[in-house]
Amino acid sequence: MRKSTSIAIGGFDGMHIGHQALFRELDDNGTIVVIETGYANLTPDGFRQRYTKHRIVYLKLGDIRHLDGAGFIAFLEKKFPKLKKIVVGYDFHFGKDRKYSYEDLKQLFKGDVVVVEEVKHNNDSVHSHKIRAKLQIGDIKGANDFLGHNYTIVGKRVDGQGLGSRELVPTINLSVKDFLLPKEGVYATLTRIDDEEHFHPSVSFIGHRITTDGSFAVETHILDGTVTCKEKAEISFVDFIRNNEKFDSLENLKEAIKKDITIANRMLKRLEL
Ligand SMILES: Cc1cc2nc3c(=O)[nH]c(=O)nc-3n(C[C@H](O)[C@H](O)[C@H](O)COP(=O)(O)O)c2cc1C
Ligand SMILES: Nc1ncnc2c1ncn2[C@@H]1O[C@H](COP(=O)(O)OP(=O)(O)OP(=O)(O)O)[C@@H](O)[C@H]1O
Repeated sequence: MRKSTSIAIGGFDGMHIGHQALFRELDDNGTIVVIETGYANLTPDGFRQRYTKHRIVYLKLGDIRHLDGAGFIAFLEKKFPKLKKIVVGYDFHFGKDRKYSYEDLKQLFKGDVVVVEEVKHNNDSVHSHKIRAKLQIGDIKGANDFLGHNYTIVGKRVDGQGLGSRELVPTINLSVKDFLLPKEGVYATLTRIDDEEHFHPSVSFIGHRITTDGSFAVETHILDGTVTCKEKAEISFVDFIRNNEKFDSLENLKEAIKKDITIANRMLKRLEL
Protein backbone atom coordinates (compact mmCIF):
# COMPACT_ATOMS: atom_id res chain seq x y z
CA MET A 1 0.00 0.00 0.00
CA ARG A 2 2.94 2.30 0.71
CA LYS A 3 4.06 1.97 -2.91
CA SER A 4 0.68 2.30 -4.61
CA THR A 5 0.64 5.26 -6.99
CA SER A 6 -2.78 4.51 -8.50
CA ILE A 7 -5.95 2.87 -7.23
CA ALA A 8 -9.25 1.71 -8.72
CA ILE A 9 -12.20 1.81 -6.32
CA GLY A 10 -15.43 -0.20 -6.21
CA GLY A 11 -17.14 -3.39 -5.08
CA PHE A 12 -15.79 -5.38 -8.03
CA ASP A 13 -17.82 -8.54 -7.48
CA GLY A 14 -17.37 -10.58 -10.65
CA MET A 15 -14.33 -8.71 -12.00
CA HIS A 16 -16.39 -8.22 -15.18
CA ILE A 17 -15.47 -6.40 -18.39
CA GLY A 18 -16.57 -3.05 -16.91
CA HIS A 19 -14.25 -3.56 -13.94
CA GLN A 20 -11.41 -4.67 -16.23
CA ALA A 21 -11.71 -1.36 -18.12
CA LEU A 22 -10.85 0.40 -14.84
CA PHE A 23 -7.89 -1.90 -14.15
CA ARG A 24 -6.37 -1.06 -17.55
CA GLU A 25 -5.95 2.52 -16.29
CA LEU A 26 -3.74 1.39 -13.38
CA ASP A 27 0.05 1.51 -13.60
CA ASP A 28 2.48 -1.16 -12.41
CA ASN A 29 2.12 0.02 -8.83
CA GLY A 30 -1.64 0.09 -9.14
CA THR A 31 -3.88 -1.37 -6.45
CA ILE A 32 -7.50 -2.44 -6.61
CA VAL A 33 -9.44 -1.17 -3.61
CA VAL A 34 -12.43 -3.39 -2.96
CA ILE A 35 -15.15 -1.90 -0.83
CA GLU A 36 -16.67 -4.93 0.87
CA THR A 37 -20.43 -4.82 1.16
CA GLY A 38 -20.79 -8.43 2.31
CA TYR A 39 -22.84 -9.31 -0.78
CA ALA A 40 -20.08 -10.61 -3.06
CA ASN A 41 -21.17 -14.00 -4.35
CA LEU A 42 -19.73 -14.07 -7.88
CA THR A 43 -16.16 -13.77 -6.61
CA PRO A 44 -16.32 -14.34 -2.83
CA ASP A 45 -13.33 -14.57 -0.46
CA GLY A 46 -10.02 -14.22 -2.24
CA PHE A 47 -11.50 -15.23 -5.56
CA ARG A 48 -11.18 -11.83 -7.25
CA GLN A 49 -7.39 -12.15 -7.32
CA ARG A 50 -7.42 -14.78 -10.05
CA TYR A 51 -8.85 -12.25 -12.48
CA THR A 52 -6.13 -9.62 -12.10
CA LYS A 53 -2.40 -9.26 -11.66
CA HIS A 54 -2.88 -6.12 -9.56
CA ARG A 55 -2.72 -6.25 -5.79
CA ILE A 56 -6.11 -6.13 -4.08
CA VAL A 57 -6.84 -4.32 -0.81
CA TYR A 58 -10.15 -4.84 0.97
CA LEU A 59 -11.94 -2.05 2.87
CA LYS A 60 -15.04 -2.58 4.97
CA LEU A 61 -17.96 -0.45 3.82
CA GLY A 62 -18.75 0.29 7.47
CA ASP A 63 -15.33 1.95 7.92
CA ILE A 64 -15.87 4.51 5.16
CA ARG A 65 -19.59 4.95 4.59
CA HIS A 66 -19.85 7.77 7.17
CA LEU A 67 -17.09 9.87 5.57
CA ASP A 68 -17.77 13.05 3.60
CA GLY A 69 -15.88 13.83 0.39
CA ALA A 70 -12.88 15.45 2.08
CA GLY A 71 -12.81 12.72 4.73
CA PHE A 72 -12.75 10.00 2.10
CA ILE A 73 -9.85 11.62 0.24
CA ALA A 74 -7.95 12.11 3.52
CA PHE A 75 -8.54 8.43 4.36
CA LEU A 76 -7.19 7.31 0.97
CA GLU A 77 -4.18 9.63 1.11
CA LYS A 78 -3.26 8.28 4.53
CA LYS A 79 -3.59 4.69 3.37
CA PHE A 80 -1.80 5.31 0.07
CA PRO A 81 0.77 8.09 0.75
CA LYS A 82 2.18 7.97 -2.82
CA LEU A 83 -1.23 8.17 -4.47
CA LYS A 84 -1.28 10.08 -7.76
CA LYS A 85 -4.25 8.64 -9.60
CA ILE A 86 -7.75 7.47 -8.67
CA VAL A 87 -9.71 5.40 -11.19
CA VAL A 88 -13.49 5.04 -10.89
CA GLY A 89 -16.39 4.26 -13.21
CA TYR A 90 -19.01 6.64 -14.60
CA ASP A 91 -21.56 5.71 -11.89
CA PHE A 92 -19.25 5.60 -8.84
CA HIS A 93 -20.75 7.10 -5.67
CA PHE A 94 -19.50 7.14 -2.11
CA GLY A 95 -20.06 8.57 1.36
CA LYS A 96 -23.21 8.98 3.40
CA ASP A 97 -26.30 8.19 1.28
CA ARG A 98 -23.93 7.72 -1.69
CA LYS A 99 -24.02 11.49 -1.95
CA TYR A 100 -20.62 12.05 -3.54
CA SER A 101 -19.60 11.24 -7.10
CA TYR A 102 -16.53 11.44 -9.32
CA GLU A 103 -17.20 15.22 -9.63
CA ASP A 104 -16.41 15.55 -5.92
CA LEU A 105 -13.32 13.37 -6.29
CA LYS A 106 -12.11 15.65 -9.08
CA GLN A 107 -12.62 18.75 -6.96
CA LEU A 108 -11.09 17.38 -3.80
CA PHE A 109 -8.18 15.21 -4.96
CA LYS A 110 -4.97 16.96 -5.99
CA GLY A 111 -3.86 14.19 -8.38
CA ASP A 112 -5.54 12.66 -11.46
CA VAL A 113 -9.06 11.32 -11.36
CA VAL A 114 -9.76 8.99 -14.30
CA VAL A 115 -13.44 8.34 -14.94
CA VAL A 116 -14.06 5.29 -17.11
CA GLU A 117 -17.01 5.52 -19.49
CA GLU A 118 -19.91 3.10 -19.31
CA VAL A 119 -18.88 -0.33 -20.63
CA LYS A 120 -21.68 -2.06 -22.53
CA HIS A 121 -22.16 -5.40 -24.24
CA ASN A 122 -24.63 -5.43 -27.13
CA ASN A 123 -25.74 -2.01 -25.98
CA ASP A 124 -26.54 -3.29 -22.47
CA SER A 125 -24.67 -1.74 -19.53
CA VAL A 126 -22.55 -4.37 -17.76
CA HIS A 127 -23.12 -4.74 -13.99
CA SER A 128 -22.69 -7.42 -11.33
CA HIS A 129 -26.39 -7.44 -10.43
CA LYS A 130 -27.28 -8.18 -14.06
CA ILE A 131 -24.80 -11.07 -14.11
CA ARG A 132 -26.47 -12.51 -11.00
CA ALA A 133 -29.88 -12.18 -12.68
CA LYS A 134 -28.61 -13.97 -15.80
CA LEU A 135 -27.18 -16.86 -13.76
CA GLN A 136 -30.46 -17.19 -11.91
CA ILE A 137 -32.30 -17.79 -15.19
CA GLY A 138 -29.59 -20.10 -16.53
CA ASP A 139 -28.31 -17.61 -19.10
CA ILE A 140 -24.71 -18.75 -18.84
CA LYS A 141 -23.64 -17.36 -22.20
CA GLY A 142 -25.04 -13.94 -21.31
CA ALA A 143 -23.34 -14.00 -17.89
CA ASN A 144 -20.02 -15.08 -19.42
CA ASP A 145 -20.19 -12.33 -22.08
CA PHE A 146 -20.56 -9.75 -19.31
CA LEU A 147 -17.85 -11.36 -17.19
CA GLY A 148 -15.31 -11.76 -19.98
CA HIS A 149 -14.53 -15.21 -18.53
CA ASN A 150 -16.50 -18.34 -17.69
CA TYR A 151 -18.47 -18.12 -14.47
CA THR A 152 -16.59 -20.39 -12.05
CA ILE A 153 -17.38 -21.80 -8.62
CA VAL A 154 -15.34 -23.88 -6.18
CA GLY A 155 -16.67 -26.58 -3.89
CA LYS A 156 -15.47 -29.10 -1.33
CA ARG A 157 -15.84 -32.73 -2.29
CA VAL A 158 -18.53 -34.56 -0.36
CA ASP A 159 -19.87 -38.09 -0.55
CA GLY A 160 -22.85 -38.70 -2.81
CA GLN A 161 -25.50 -41.41 -2.54
CA GLY A 162 -23.23 -43.84 -4.38
CA LEU A 163 -26.07 -44.34 -6.82
CA GLY A 164 -24.36 -42.48 -9.66
CA SER A 165 -21.46 -44.85 -10.18
CA ARG A 166 -23.64 -47.94 -9.59
CA GLU A 167 -26.66 -47.13 -11.74
CA LEU A 168 -26.05 -43.95 -13.72
CA VAL A 169 -22.71 -42.22 -14.30
CA PRO A 170 -20.01 -41.47 -11.72
CA THR A 171 -20.05 -37.91 -10.41
CA ILE A 172 -18.00 -35.74 -8.09
CA ASN A 173 -20.39 -34.29 -5.52
CA LEU A 174 -19.56 -30.85 -4.16
CA SER A 175 -20.61 -28.69 -1.26
CA VAL A 176 -20.49 -25.10 -2.48
CA LYS A 177 -20.53 -22.16 -0.06
CA ASP A 178 -20.59 -18.42 -0.71
CA PHE A 179 -20.93 -18.65 -4.52
CA LEU A 180 -24.17 -17.87 -6.27
CA LEU A 181 -25.36 -21.05 -7.97
CA PRO A 182 -26.90 -20.85 -11.45
CA LYS A 183 -30.51 -22.00 -11.74
CA GLU A 184 -31.26 -25.70 -11.21
CA GLY A 185 -30.46 -27.76 -14.28
CA VAL A 186 -27.78 -29.39 -16.40
CA TYR A 187 -24.78 -27.55 -17.83
CA ALA A 188 -21.84 -28.07 -20.18
CA THR A 189 -18.86 -27.31 -17.97
CA LEU A 190 -15.12 -27.51 -17.52
CA THR A 191 -13.93 -28.99 -14.22
CA ARG A 192 -10.59 -28.65 -12.48
CA ILE A 193 -9.91 -31.25 -9.84
CA ASP A 194 -7.87 -30.52 -6.71
CA ASP A 195 -4.76 -28.65 -7.84
CA GLU A 196 -4.57 -30.02 -11.36
CA GLU A 197 -3.49 -27.51 -13.96
CA HIS A 198 -5.98 -28.36 -16.67
CA PHE A 199 -9.74 -28.46 -16.86
CA HIS A 200 -11.65 -31.61 -17.89
CA PRO A 201 -14.64 -31.44 -20.20
CA SER A 202 -17.64 -32.27 -18.01
CA VAL A 203 -21.39 -32.18 -17.61
CA SER A 204 -22.74 -30.83 -14.34
CA PHE A 205 -26.02 -31.00 -12.48
CA ILE A 206 -27.22 -28.42 -9.97
CA GLY A 207 -30.45 -28.94 -8.12
CA HIS A 208 -32.73 -31.11 -6.06
CA ARG A 209 -32.45 -34.71 -7.17
CA ILE A 210 -36.20 -34.94 -7.57
CA THR A 211 -35.91 -38.28 -9.34
CA THR A 212 -33.96 -39.99 -6.55
CA ASP A 213 -33.61 -38.78 -2.94
CA GLY A 214 -34.84 -35.19 -3.43
CA SER A 215 -31.82 -33.65 -1.75
CA PHE A 216 -29.89 -30.71 -3.17
CA ALA A 217 -26.68 -31.50 -5.03
CA VAL A 218 -23.97 -29.96 -7.15
CA GLU A 219 -22.37 -32.77 -9.12
CA THR A 220 -20.09 -33.07 -12.10
CA HIS A 221 -19.45 -35.99 -14.42
CA ILE A 222 -16.05 -35.93 -16.11
CA LEU A 223 -16.15 -36.73 -19.83
CA ASP A 224 -12.53 -37.57 -20.63
CA GLY A 225 -11.79 -40.50 -18.34
CA THR A 226 -11.84 -41.77 -14.79
CA VAL A 227 -10.58 -39.36 -12.16
CA THR A 228 -10.17 -39.15 -8.41
CA CYS A 229 -11.06 -36.02 -6.52
CA LYS A 230 -9.54 -35.75 -3.06
CA GLU A 231 -10.61 -32.41 -1.68
CA LYS A 232 -12.13 -29.86 -3.99
CA ALA A 233 -13.10 -29.09 -7.55
CA GLU A 234 -13.76 -26.01 -9.59
CA ILE A 235 -16.63 -25.88 -12.08
CA SER A 236 -16.48 -23.43 -14.94
CA PHE A 237 -19.82 -22.98 -16.72
CA VAL A 238 -19.89 -22.92 -20.51
CA ASP A 239 -23.53 -23.38 -21.55
CA PHE A 240 -26.97 -24.36 -20.29
CA ILE A 241 -28.33 -27.74 -21.47
CA ARG A 242 -31.73 -28.29 -19.83
CA ASN A 243 -33.89 -27.79 -16.75
CA ASN A 244 -33.94 -30.14 -13.76
CA GLU A 245 -36.60 -32.79 -14.38
CA LYS A 246 -38.40 -35.53 -12.48
CA PHE A 247 -38.15 -38.82 -14.36
CA ASP A 248 -40.45 -41.80 -13.85
CA SER A 249 -37.58 -44.22 -13.52
CA LEU A 250 -33.81 -44.39 -13.15
CA GLU A 251 -33.77 -45.84 -16.69
CA ASN A 252 -35.31 -42.65 -18.09
CA LEU A 253 -32.93 -40.47 -16.07
CA LYS A 254 -30.06 -42.53 -17.46
CA GLU A 255 -31.30 -41.99 -21.04
CA ALA A 256 -31.55 -38.23 -20.39
CA ILE A 257 -28.01 -38.16 -18.94
CA LYS A 258 -26.72 -39.96 -22.04
CA LYS A 259 -28.25 -37.22 -24.20
CA ASP A 260 -26.80 -34.55 -21.89
CA ILE A 261 -23.36 -36.05 -22.40
CA THR A 262 -23.72 -35.91 -26.19
CA ILE A 263 -24.89 -32.30 -26.05
CA ALA A 264 -22.14 -31.30 -23.61
CA ASN A 265 -19.49 -32.89 -25.81
CA ARG A 266 -20.80 -30.98 -28.80
CA MET A 267 -20.95 -27.66 -26.92
CA LEU A 268 -17.45 -28.09 -25.51
CA LYS A 269 -15.98 -29.22 -28.82
CA ARG A 270 -17.07 -25.91 -30.33
CA LEU A 271 -14.66 -24.23 -27.92
CA GLU A 272 -11.70 -25.99 -29.50
CA LEU A 273 -12.52 -24.83 -33.04
C1 LIG B 1 -25.79 -34.97 -16.32
C2 LIG B 1 -26.70 -35.19 -15.15
C3 LIG B 1 -28.04 -34.82 -15.24
C4 LIG B 1 -28.89 -35.04 -14.17
N1 LIG B 1 -30.19 -34.68 -14.29
C5 LIG B 1 -31.05 -34.90 -13.27
C6 LIG B 1 -32.44 -34.55 -13.39
O1 LIG B 1 -32.90 -33.99 -14.38
N2 LIG B 1 -33.26 -34.85 -12.34
C7 LIG B 1 -32.78 -35.43 -11.19
O2 LIG B 1 -33.57 -35.67 -10.29
N3 LIG B 1 -31.47 -35.74 -11.04
C8 LIG B 1 -30.60 -35.50 -12.06
N4 LIG B 1 -29.28 -35.83 -11.91
C9 LIG B 1 -28.79 -36.26 -10.60
C10 LIG B 1 -28.93 -37.74 -10.36
O3 LIG B 1 -30.19 -37.94 -9.77
C11 LIG B 1 -27.82 -38.16 -9.44
O4 LIG B 1 -26.63 -38.15 -10.14
C12 LIG B 1 -28.10 -39.51 -8.87
O5 LIG B 1 -29.13 -39.35 -7.94
C13 LIG B 1 -26.86 -40.11 -8.24
O6 LIG B 1 -26.47 -39.38 -7.15
P1 LIG B 1 -25.07 -39.66 -6.38
O7 LIG B 1 -23.97 -39.02 -7.18
O8 LIG B 1 -25.28 -38.97 -5.08
O9 LIG B 1 -24.93 -41.14 -6.26
C14 LIG B 1 -28.41 -35.63 -12.96
C15 LIG B 1 -27.05 -35.97 -12.87
C16 LIG B 1 -26.19 -35.76 -13.95
C17 LIG B 1 -24.76 -36.15 -13.83
N1 LIG C 1 -20.28 -1.11 -16.95
C1 LIG C 1 -19.38 -0.33 -16.34
N2 LIG C 1 -18.69 0.57 -17.05
C2 LIG C 1 -17.77 1.37 -16.44
N3 LIG C 1 -17.50 1.34 -15.12
C3 LIG C 1 -18.16 0.46 -14.38
C4 LIG C 1 -19.14 -0.43 -14.93
N4 LIG C 1 -19.63 -1.19 -13.94
C5 LIG C 1 -19.00 -0.81 -12.82
N5 LIG C 1 -18.13 0.18 -13.07
C6 LIG C 1 -17.25 0.85 -12.12
O1 LIG C 1 -16.50 -0.14 -11.43
C7 LIG C 1 -16.38 0.17 -10.04
C8 LIG C 1 -16.99 -0.96 -9.26
O2 LIG C 1 -18.40 -0.87 -9.36
P1 LIG C 1 -19.41 -1.86 -8.70
O3 LIG C 1 -18.69 -2.75 -7.78
O4 LIG C 1 -20.57 -1.07 -8.17
O5 LIG C 1 -19.84 -2.72 -10.00
P2 LIG C 1 -21.26 -2.99 -10.61
O6 LIG C 1 -21.02 -3.98 -11.65
O7 LIG C 1 -21.93 -1.71 -11.02
O8 LIG C 1 -22.02 -3.66 -9.37
P3 LIG C 1 -23.60 -3.64 -9.05
O9 LIG C 1 -24.30 -4.21 -10.20
O10 LIG C 1 -23.67 -4.52 -7.83
O11 LIG C 1 -23.94 -2.20 -8.78
C9 LIG C 1 -17.07 1.51 -9.86
O12 LIG C 1 -16.08 2.53 -9.89
C10 LIG C 1 -18.03 1.59 -11.02
O13 LIG C 1 -18.31 2.92 -11.39
